[in-house]
Amino acid sequence: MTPELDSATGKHPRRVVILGSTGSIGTQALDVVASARGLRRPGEGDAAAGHPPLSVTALAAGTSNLPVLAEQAVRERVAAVGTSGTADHARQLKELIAQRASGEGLTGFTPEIFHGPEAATCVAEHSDCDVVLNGITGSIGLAPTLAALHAGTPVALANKESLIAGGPLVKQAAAATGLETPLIPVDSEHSALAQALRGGRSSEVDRLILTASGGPFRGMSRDQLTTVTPQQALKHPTWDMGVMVTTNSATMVNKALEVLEASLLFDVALDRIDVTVHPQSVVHSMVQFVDGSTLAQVSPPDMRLPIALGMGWPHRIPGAAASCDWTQAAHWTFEPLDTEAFPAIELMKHAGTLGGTWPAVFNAANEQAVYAFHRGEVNFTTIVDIVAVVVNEHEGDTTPRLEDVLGAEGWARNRADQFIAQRFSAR
Ligand SMILES: NC(=O)C1=CN([C@@H]2O[C@H](COP(=O)(O)OP(=O)(O)OC[C@H]3O[C@@H](n4cnc5c(N)ncnc54)[C@H](OP(=O)(O)O)[C@@H]3O)[C@@H](O)[C@H]2O)C=CC1
Ligand SMILES: CC(=O)[C@@H](O)[C@H](O)COP(=O)(O)O
Ligand SMILES: [Mn+2]
Repeated sequence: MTPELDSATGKHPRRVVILGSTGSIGTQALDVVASARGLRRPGEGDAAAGHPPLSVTALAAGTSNLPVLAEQAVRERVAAVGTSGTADHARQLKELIAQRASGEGLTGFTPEIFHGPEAATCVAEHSDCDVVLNGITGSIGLAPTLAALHAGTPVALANKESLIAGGPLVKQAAAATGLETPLIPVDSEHSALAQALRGGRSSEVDRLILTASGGPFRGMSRDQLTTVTPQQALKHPTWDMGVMVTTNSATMVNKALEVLEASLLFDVALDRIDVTVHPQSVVHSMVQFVDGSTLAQVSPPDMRLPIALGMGWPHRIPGAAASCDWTQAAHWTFEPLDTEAFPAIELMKHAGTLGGTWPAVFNAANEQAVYAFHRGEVNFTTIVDIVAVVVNEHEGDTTPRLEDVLGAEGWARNRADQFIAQRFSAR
């Protein structure tokens, strides 16, 4: 179906599908869409700025926030909505949408509703859209990423786990689209790198430098880390994000995933990617070039900027986020990472060098360990210990098909769960 021309700009709106719409990335994406709408004045605004307006055609989420999902669906008048839940969840969602629509005096609004574990994949595959924003947490996001790419749709990728679990498969599917930019990074560091690399600078790259905030436990020794609590782990110093990515920031697993994500997205070998700790989270990452020059992307920590660029790529959306205030004094610091207290990045470089199913196993073991930490079953440092055991025991496959990746993940989750159960019963 061809989208209607936007009355303000005379252009076709960029049709966006948002997966994980009720989460931190998803709700901020919807904020960006709403404020881009508010920015436009008839006959100017978006058109004058040279970017198309955004419209949301479909949404998908889990089951934890069905009233929010229903409210989003009605507000955006989407054609389809997915929930990963049961037929019962789908009935609840339908009812909530009907109530909301009738409250707004909207008649005959009945978006298609998908449900079940494949719902987000169906939404990604079947929606008429120009870009799929994947803001699902965890490697469960892999299938929807592949589905969008197989349908020839570019993916604005926040779900870094898609690339970690299915690296070569995602890259193959991306290449097969024939699109110039089939994968648009939304992760702040990778968006920064993509911005610094715009204009065909790839051949001049010497190293990529990812910044890490250091998380809430920056400066602590491994000994001190053994007693930190889940509540402390969720107090990120600079970003307000979902539970998994916030915990991963605290262990540095987030940065470990991001190092491999950068290697895959930009075709730079793992040994040419460095991490520097930058507690202010204003410099989002840097590219060092062969002549000694370094380009950084700098902005206050606000995910709406990379989300907006992801949805609008290659166009910037005016007013997506605030810029730095250069009239105020500021200082930015950089310090080396304490690899003894935070061994996750070295471990990922090992798993990433092995390639194949090893990174998927790393991520799956980590997901199980993070859930166990939040249930109070293992302590903080055990999270990365579990990942190390599982990665080291893995007898992997270097050229996996999707079913091999899923099989390896299943094995890793079971092995991590066994380890967790042993640790828990030994206490
Ligand atoms: N938050 C951030 O600032 C950043 C996040 N990222 C990455 O973005 C991704 C999302 O993170 P974040 O937004 O923080 O996570 P949240 O936990 O806040 O949100 C996760 C979203 O995924 C939905 N979801 C869960 N399971 C399914 C499923 N099976 N099918 C469809 N949707 C599902 C949730 O729905 P429900 O509400 O129903 O549970 C929710 O909408 C992660 O990969 C993260 O690493 C990267 C950089 C920054
Ligand atoms: C905002 C974002 O991109 C997160 O992935 C962020 O990087 C987390 O901060 P850390 O640098 O603490 O991991
Ligand atoms: Mn990041």
